[in-house]
Amino acid sequence: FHFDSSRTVCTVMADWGKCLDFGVSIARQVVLDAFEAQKVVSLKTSPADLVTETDQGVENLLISAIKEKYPTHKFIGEESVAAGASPVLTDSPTWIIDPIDGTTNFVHRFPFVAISIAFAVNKQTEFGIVYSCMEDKLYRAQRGKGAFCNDIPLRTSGLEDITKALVVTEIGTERDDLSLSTLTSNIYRLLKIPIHGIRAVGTAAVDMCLVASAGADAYYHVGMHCWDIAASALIVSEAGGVVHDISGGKFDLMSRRVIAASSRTVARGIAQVVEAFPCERDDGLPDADQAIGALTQRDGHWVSNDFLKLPCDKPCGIVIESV
Ligand SMILES: O=P([O-])([O-])O[C@@H]1[C@H](O)[C@H](O)[C@@H](O)[C@H](O)[C@H]1O
Ligand SMILES: [Mg+2]
Ligand SMILES: [Mg+2]
Repeated sequence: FHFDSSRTVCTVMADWGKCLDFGVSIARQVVLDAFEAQKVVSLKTSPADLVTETDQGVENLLISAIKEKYPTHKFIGEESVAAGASPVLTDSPTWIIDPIDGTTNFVHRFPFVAISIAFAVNKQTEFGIVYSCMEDKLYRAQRGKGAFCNDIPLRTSGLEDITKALVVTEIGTERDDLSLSTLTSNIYRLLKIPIHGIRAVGTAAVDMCLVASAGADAYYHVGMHCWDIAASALIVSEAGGVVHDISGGKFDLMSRRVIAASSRTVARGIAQVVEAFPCERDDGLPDADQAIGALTQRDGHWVSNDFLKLPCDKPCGIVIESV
């Protein structure tokens, strides 16, 4: 059974203007009101993976507003998943939500935070919005209908020559040796190409929108989640860019690996020098780079990737502290 995607999408699109006005404007106000305030911060999967009550509040607000209108639709929301919901993407109409992308920025009042909402049917993203709250920029795209920022059409830079590229990436939340050494050696190898520069804004969604709006020529990252980039991946491709797996292969929303670029040539240039560290997929399926029996070097020793997939022995629960 497949949903009649065009009918579902048409219905949702007809209401989308209202949803946007309602859900996003309230969510925006909640984020802006809380931005300057002192936050109660909890940790999730690592000491650098933060969450606040505002993340949870905005997600609840968006989900309950959408549920009222579409009670049968499914949700993959960052904070619902953190609370135990399953992040498996099915063919059902599904809203993929990151209530605050850039929570570390939000906690530190570094002024780049976004709300990211994508809508997928039959596992295909039909439309997406990224609202960059402090900049008051609303990026949006609908499949086959182009990408816009505050209603102005977007085009990537179209750059082909990687030596002239400004590349965006993220530091992410992993703090183990293998992830950190891969991250820093990737940056080293890119700078040695040489490229013009590397930036990290602190929100994957905005990073990708910068590629869509020609403020940057490429973005790559391993370790972000589907809710960070579902909307912005569509925004990049609708703005004329390309979106690939970190290896240069086909992009897979649930794989936690991405290159978004102004052109195929720039994407290929990045894929040739960057490496991925093992990263458990959002849907829990086996990672392409973690075939059974494969080995990875960690802390100077070769260990089985099966071992790497075991739950960590460090505390992964929620710890409350104030910032
Ligand atoms: O947690 P969050 O602030 O929604 O999302 C994070 C941001 O996108 C950050 O830029 C990226 O480096 C992390 O991997 C994401 O988890
Ligand atoms: Mg995020
Ligand atoms: Mg978030």
